[in-house]
Amino acid sequence: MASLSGLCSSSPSLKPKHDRVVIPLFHKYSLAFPTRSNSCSKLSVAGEVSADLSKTNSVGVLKKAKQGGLEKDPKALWRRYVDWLYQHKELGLYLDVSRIGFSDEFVAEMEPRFQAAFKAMEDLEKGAIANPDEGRMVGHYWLRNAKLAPKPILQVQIEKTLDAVCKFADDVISGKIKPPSYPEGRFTQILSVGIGGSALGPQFVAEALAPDNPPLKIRFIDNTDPGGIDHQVAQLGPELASTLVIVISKSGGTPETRNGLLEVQKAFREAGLDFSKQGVAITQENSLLDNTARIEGWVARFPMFDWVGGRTSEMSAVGLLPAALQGIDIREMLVGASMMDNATRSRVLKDNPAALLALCWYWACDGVGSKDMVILPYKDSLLLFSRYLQQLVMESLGKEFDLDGNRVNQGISVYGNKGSTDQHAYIQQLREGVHNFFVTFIEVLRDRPPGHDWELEPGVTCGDYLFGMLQGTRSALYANDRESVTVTVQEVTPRSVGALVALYERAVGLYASLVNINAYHQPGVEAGKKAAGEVLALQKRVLAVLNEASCKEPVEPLTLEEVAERCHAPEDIEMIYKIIEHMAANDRALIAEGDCGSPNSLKVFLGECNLDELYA
Ligand SMILES: O=P(O)(O)OC[C@H]1O[C@](O)(CO)[C@@H](O)[C@@H]1O
Repeated sequence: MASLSGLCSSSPSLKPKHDRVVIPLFHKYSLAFPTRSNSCSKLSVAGEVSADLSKTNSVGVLKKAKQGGLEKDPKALWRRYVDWLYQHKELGLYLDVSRIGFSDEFVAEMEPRFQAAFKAMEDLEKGAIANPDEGRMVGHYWLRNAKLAPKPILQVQIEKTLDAVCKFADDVISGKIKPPSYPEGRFTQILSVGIGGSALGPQFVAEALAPDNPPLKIRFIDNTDPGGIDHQVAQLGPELASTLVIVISKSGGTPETRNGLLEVQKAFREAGLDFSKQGVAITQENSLLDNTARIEGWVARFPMFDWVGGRTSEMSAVGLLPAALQGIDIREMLVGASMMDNATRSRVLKDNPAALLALCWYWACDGVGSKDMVILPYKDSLLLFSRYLQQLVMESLGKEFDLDGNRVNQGISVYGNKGSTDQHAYIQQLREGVHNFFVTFIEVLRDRPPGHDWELEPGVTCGDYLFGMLQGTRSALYANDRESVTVTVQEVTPRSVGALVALYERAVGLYASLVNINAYHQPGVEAGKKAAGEVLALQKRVLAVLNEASCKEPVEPLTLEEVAERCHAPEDIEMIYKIIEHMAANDRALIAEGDCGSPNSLKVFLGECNLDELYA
């Protein structure tokens, strides 16, 4: 028998009661990840879909025009730049689509589809059931202009919540609401517990807009990773006593968020603190989280509305409360979003920046997601914009079926960090390697607050370099037929950030109409959640089976096959192996003998038998 020891014998609680040689289960064991082969399947799916879509004129035009290549004549390109440049005067926002090669013919062909998309968007804003699967309205646009809400009660709810958020934030910042163990002090930290749409917006906005010395600093627990949670709690140290914990979950039942809450509550208990005096919930009324917070008497509860999806919730209490507590002007964020909403209601394609973006996406991705969207903000504070957009775009557009039930496997992949940092990482491939992307540059004109700039060499500032890097990369990519869009804002302010969020929310909604999918559900995510629940249920059965065998005298070590048989799950033997591997690596009183490279040679039992459990 090969010697395996280590993992299983390392913890005192794992001490085998039997005199055996225990060997490390996973010695020389390395996890092999499957190589990425989905590019092939994506190609075939794209092939199928474009074959299907090519029956319509727009895609035929798209294919024909693409064969002609991109405009390279500088004068013609300048004309194209000027002709297509979109400007929102009040917001100081520009959108340049000249480096996407769509033709006038293609635009004309797309026009009827855009008119249909504008109509669908109008219906949605008027309160149509825009998410048919879930029978819900989709009302994130009402959050920044409550008067648009289709029922007066909704308007009242929106305004009441906004006032409550502002008042609560003022009271916390001023010290009127204070942590119980610091009666003279005030809250200094926020610990935000939430995942997906209940984290990404607040994370993006904190990074983009929080002042250097915010009234409350923010940290996030956005996973069920014990190491990550421990790290956040450890970093808070004694300031846990002055930490406001905001638990955010629309459904109020997301396992990762629940686990984060339980872990934080344990840390509070261990520190002798009363969690309820420092906890705040943002969730739907009567959810599990809402009921827990009400029964335990948490400091405050704020509603999430049924008609706001997680990934479009930044302008609800989800995004606004953490932002306000950091001293960010949330009413300005709402103004920026509302101004952008007005602009993106235009039915004239050239005057509607969201429609222009959707047009570019359609062109660049052949209407089937054949290219990835690389988001490159040239501004450190916008680093998390790509991560935020990743959920907004991919959870909205990544769908198996269209609204007519045809299998389409739609979506656009999104990634990116920031320039010019990424220039020293993967831009090499973008310039010369596989041509499977288009870029969105986000340009911020103002480098520093007025009066702070200086020339680090004659006539040139640090910000000029950043500008030069952006322009240089854009030109170099274009010269090699790599298309790009550029969004320009004057500064990163609450107003411009609100506008960017609104711009992309609308672009995603319009694009979804163009490709005929429901942007407002996420059925694929449910499959993973269900499967995770099944794994944990199987783990409990494995433990029960091992416990029974380990309570025998003498103890009965079991092969993986025997464990699987006794769990009545022979088809799950690989998962049982993975469960045992994970438990063995985590001091779970599990003893294994055999050769880790030959799973069939393994024999497993528990180091301690639990009679109570056996007879329960
Ligand atoms: O806010 P909740 O209900 O905890 O959900 C978190 C996230 O989980 C998802 O439902 C996907 O799993 C997202 O759409 C959502 O933003």
